[in-house]
Amino acid sequence: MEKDKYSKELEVAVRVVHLACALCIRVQEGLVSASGDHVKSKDDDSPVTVADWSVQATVSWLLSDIFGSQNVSIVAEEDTHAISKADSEGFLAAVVNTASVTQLGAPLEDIGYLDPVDGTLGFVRGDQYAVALALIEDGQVVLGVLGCPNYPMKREWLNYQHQYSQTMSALSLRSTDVWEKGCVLYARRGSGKAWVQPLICEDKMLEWPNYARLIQVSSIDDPALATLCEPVEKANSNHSFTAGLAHSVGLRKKPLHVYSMVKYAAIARGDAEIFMKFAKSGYKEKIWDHAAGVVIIEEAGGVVTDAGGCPLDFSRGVYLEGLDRGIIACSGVTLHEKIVGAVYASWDSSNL
Ligand SMILES: Nc1ncnc2c1ncn2[C@@H]1O[C@H](COP(=O)(O)OS(=O)(=O)O)[C@@H](OP(=O)(O)O)[C@H]1O
Ligand SMILES: [Mg+2]
Repeated sequence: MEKDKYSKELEVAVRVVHLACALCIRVQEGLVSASGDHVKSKDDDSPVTVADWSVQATVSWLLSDIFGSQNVSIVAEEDTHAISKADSEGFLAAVVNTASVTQLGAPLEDIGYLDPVDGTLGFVRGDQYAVALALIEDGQVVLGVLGCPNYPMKREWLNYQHQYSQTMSALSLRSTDVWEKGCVLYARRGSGKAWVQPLICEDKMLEWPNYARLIQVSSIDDPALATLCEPVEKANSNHSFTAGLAHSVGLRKKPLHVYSMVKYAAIARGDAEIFMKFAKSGYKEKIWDHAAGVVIIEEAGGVVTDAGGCPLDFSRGVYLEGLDRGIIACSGVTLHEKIVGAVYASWDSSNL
């Protein structure tokens, strides 16, 4: 890809994700301290909140405003029709009406894909979640931006599984260090570089590309030293199958259960070495749940494939069509080959 191609788009996307994160932080603080009907259920019974729709609307509106609505198409996760029916008045309706979201069925070239709040379960539980924005050109993810508002630069935070907000408030952290808050990761395909920035603080403007640091995957290739992260919910990924794989390749550490694409961020930042997801047979992975994370890991030096070792196919619509069994992301080829080999060795006896 030519050197500066998409540099303007990347800058805008990063700024927009910073804003979206600021919005999510406000909503999450409200959710954690209050009860009420802020959380609704989607058709598949997974939760959706005002943050999902507001981020979707804000991102779509900002991108159309900057690039012109003819030049930008956004396919976003949430079905705005659902909320129009459910909440025909007030703020939510206003949010929906301002969104210029192209829903499923849009043309597939040069499209921005948005997961406004990935890991909504983590979000409503006061834990990890991500805002994910990716640009796909001719079936290739060319830009990826991942906002991780609860993932500060210190790796230890990943370990406070399920208790992020409780731990934060118990410690009553009032640090002025920007790196103590969350982060935004981003990468452009072919640059060989991936970056992290601290989340902008309340009243500060983002001086592009202030504070950005290069990130790289971990150099650990000994399974005994490697850390695996996987989805929290057993319904989303088969924990006993991944435990068997982990055992057979010689992983020793307890796996980290982390909500959302923060798992991709952890691999790209070098805080963990392996991410695996084996959804139930019949579940079709959606591209916005992976696109941004894949390009960021790859540009940071890692490998992401399906369980057969093939690259994920972003060219066939909103689903990762043809995905072989599951997703495996690793910091390097040595670990990756071992895991893919272990899948081949154990699949037939796994009853999956
Ligand atoms: N049944 C099933 N199997 C596999 N995956 C599913 C399933 N249902 C939903 N999803 C998608 O998984 C996204 C959440 O993935 P996570 O890795 O965050 O899972 S977990 O909450 O940590 O268990 C989640 O993303 P969000 O809806 O953005 O939260 C879904 O797109
Ligand atoms: Mg998602």
